[in-house]
This record gives sequence, structure tokens and C-alpha cells, in this order.
Amino acid sequence: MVISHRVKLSNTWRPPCSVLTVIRRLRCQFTFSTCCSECNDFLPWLEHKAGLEISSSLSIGNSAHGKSLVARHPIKAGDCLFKVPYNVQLAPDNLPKGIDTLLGDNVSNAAKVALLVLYEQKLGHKSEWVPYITRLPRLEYMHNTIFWDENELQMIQPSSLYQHTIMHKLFVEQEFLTIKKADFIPDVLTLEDFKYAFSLVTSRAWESSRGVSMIPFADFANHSDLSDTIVLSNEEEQLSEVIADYSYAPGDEVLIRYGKFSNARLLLDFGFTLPCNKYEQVQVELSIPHEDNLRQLKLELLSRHKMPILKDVNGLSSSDKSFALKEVRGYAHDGKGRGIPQSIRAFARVVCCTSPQEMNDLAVEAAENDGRLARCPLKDKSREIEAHQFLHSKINELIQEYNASIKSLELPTTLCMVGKHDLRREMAQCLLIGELRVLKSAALWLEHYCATLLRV
Ligand SMILES: C[S@@+](CC[C@H](N)C(=O)[O-])C[C@H]1O[C@@H](n2cnc3c(N)ncnc32)[C@H](O)[C@@H]1O
Repeated sequence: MVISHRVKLSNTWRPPCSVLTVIRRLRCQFTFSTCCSECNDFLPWLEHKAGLEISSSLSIGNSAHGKSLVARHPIKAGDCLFKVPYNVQLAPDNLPKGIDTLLGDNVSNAAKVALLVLYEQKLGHKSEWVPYITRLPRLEYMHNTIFWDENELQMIQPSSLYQHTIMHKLFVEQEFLTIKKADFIPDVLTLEDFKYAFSLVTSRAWESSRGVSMIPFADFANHSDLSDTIVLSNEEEQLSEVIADYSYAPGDEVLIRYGKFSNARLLLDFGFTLPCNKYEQVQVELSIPHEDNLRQLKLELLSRHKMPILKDVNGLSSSDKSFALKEVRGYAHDGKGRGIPQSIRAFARVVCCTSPQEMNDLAVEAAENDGRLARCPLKDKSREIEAHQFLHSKINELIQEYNASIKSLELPTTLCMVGKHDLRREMAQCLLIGELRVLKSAALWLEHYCATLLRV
């Protein structure tokens, strides 16, 4: 049995039974869902297609987050919630053979499944998947940042999600062009149709041995960062399944965890954010200043020690390096504990070197240890403080930027800011507030670290 993962795309940064506290159980289980009467015939249809029972304990409901899975009967931890065989999942090999062969490896599996969704939609009532296809959310209910207009995207400008959305858009456009070139696509198919289908895939599909699959029924489950319930792939029995980690009363919504995803990832791929996301993280980019005389030497030193720097959009080396920061909780007085990642501290130590001799000392120290550069505190305490103050100042700059953006989102809305835009503004606020929380925790940790060094 293996854990199923959400779809990974190569161009985007990416990054699904344990005991939880009673509070977590409450937050995971007791969300409000009502019965979805127009979905009553869905499970019987899928079970008939699969030729076996998929779930005896769940039904499809309506919740604040669209459709949902709801306990029909009391469920105990360890019970199987559902089993969906591979033969009723939509994967690239469901595409008509000619199309699949023509596309070959030229496009991603996600793009192939998107094409499959469009193909089945086009078949209308002739599609064998019609009960599923017609229950997929409509475009107006989707808020993945790929659908945000330029004004909306400006709201998340301080976040790396802004840049990732641009890259993601380019990627999807490229996939669309490749498919168009294969020449079997009717001209009426637009990029907008394709973006919609592609986003349905990123927000509902899972990776499996069949590539990428949409798993009907399973994909009505909503996400909670506090849930430990994940989708498993049973390769032996050729099915995807979910086992209950908690007990549920009839009417409780069953929430699963799509992955340990930050709000940036949730917003890009799924079109929503979580307040106080347990897996919040922020991407921080640092660079070696162009005016630094030792810049070239530093870049060479970093690349010799496998700390590659980012490539810019033209594929050229820039001097930026991106680091993922997670919330730092608490500060151990001895400076130990999780703190901020060693990799960003190491980078700061290199950036702050002021002579080739200092850089050489770092290289020698790396060779004498595990080969990784600048992982130990600098012997010269004041230089160690300087490196961490450099980080602190960069993080503080970001904090100012985030504060200003959050403040601007609090301004009274203009008359045209209604509905969809308000929702996206709230999501932007939620994203920035979460990332700001992470940045502030890192700044506090750095302040403690420097203050401790000054005392000893
Ligand atoms: C796999 S589908 C889940 C079923 C979906 N609610 C539906 O109506 O079909 C994922 C989508 O559900 C919504 N969703 C899931 N969990 C959510 C949450 N915790 N908060 C807000 N929206 C959520 C998002 O729109 C997301 O793209």
C-alpha cells in the first residue's frame, strides 16, 4: 500500500494513523454538511460501473466548500471509508488510443487528463462518464490563481506565489500549444477551456502507477491540514482507498489531507486558503549583491558545494537563491531546536564573507566535516552575528512589504469589488497574513539568536 500524492508539475515549485488531540478531532470532524439530493444516484452509478461496492458508510453532501463526503452511519477508526478501483478512475490511458499515441511524452500526464475531461464533456450525453463530468465544479466556482486577473494578482505581489502563478500560466499555455500542434483538436477549443480543465485536474487528481488519475467519489472529499486521513494506493488490488483515522457520527463531514501544503500551494492548485494553516511556509529569495567584489568567487564557491543558484526566466544564472521558511515555534536558550533552516544561514555566512581568506576557511571547514558549506557557526562571533543580522534585515524588509500589502487590502472596497473579487481579496489577505506570521517568527528567532551570542 502506498500513499497517493497530488499532481506534481515540473515547472512549479513543490514542493497525502496517528493519534490526534481531542481539539483537532473536533475541528476535523464537525463541519456542517447537508445531503446533496441531486447526487443520490452518483454512488450507485459508480458502483454499477465498478461492479463492486465502493462505500457503505459515506454519501455526498453539500458544505461551505462545495460538495463533500459525509458519514451516513456511525464510523469507527480503522473502518474502510471507500475503495475506488483503478478501472473507474480517469487516467491518461482512458484517452482514445490515437490521441494518446500522438501526444506521446510531449505533454504532461495532467494535460492528458485535462484533455480527457474536455473530450468527455464534448461527447455530452454520449459520454460513459456523464454523471461524473456533469458534477465537476463550474469555472465560476474556481479560484486557482491562474484565473486571477492582473489586478487580483497584484494583491499577492509580495508572495512568491505571484511569480509561480506567472510561470504556471506559461506552462499551461505551452501545453495547450503542444496539444494544438498535434492537430486533432477542434478549433473551437480555447485556451480558457484548457486552463479550466487543467485546473480541475490539479485540484482533484492524484498521482498513481497509472500516472495521474481523477478518482470519482474520492474527489468529493474536502481538505483539512489537521486531518491525518490520506488517500492510499493499493497496487496489488488495483484500487485507491481511505481508512478512517477517527470515529464519525452520522452527518459528520469526512475531511482528508491532500498533502502538507502551504496556502501558496493550496491557492495555486486548489483555489483556496486556510486560516492558520499548519503547513504554512514562505519562499524567501536572497542574492549576492552585484556590487560585491567577491560575487563571482562566492557564486563559484556555492556551486562547488552544491548550492546552485536560481536560473532566471531566460535560463541564465541569476544570483538569487530561494529558501523555504516554516514557522519557528519558540526559541531554545542554547540556540538549539528547529530554528530557521541551516541552508539559509549557510548562505548568509557566505554572502557576508569579506575576503577570499574567509571563503577559503569555509571551504576547508566543509572538507573537514560533511562537505556542506558554512554549516557551523562562524568562529568569529561578530561575523556570525553580522551574517544573521543580514538575514534579519532581509526578512524585515519583507515584513514591511507584507504589512503594506495587507494594509492596502483592508482599504474600503470599491463598488465593483463584489462577489468573486471579494473572495479572492480575502484569500490574498489570508495568504499574506499566514506568510507574514512565518516571517515574523523567523525574525524573532534571529533576534534571540543574535542577542544570545552577544551575551556569551
Ligand atoms: C477535490 S475537490 C473537493 C470537492 C469539492 N468541494 C467539490 O465541490 O467538488 C477540491 C476543491 O474543493 C474545495 N475545497 C476543498 N477543501 C477546502 C477547504 N478546506 N476550504 C475551502 N475549499 C475547499 C476547493 O474548491 C478545492 O479546489
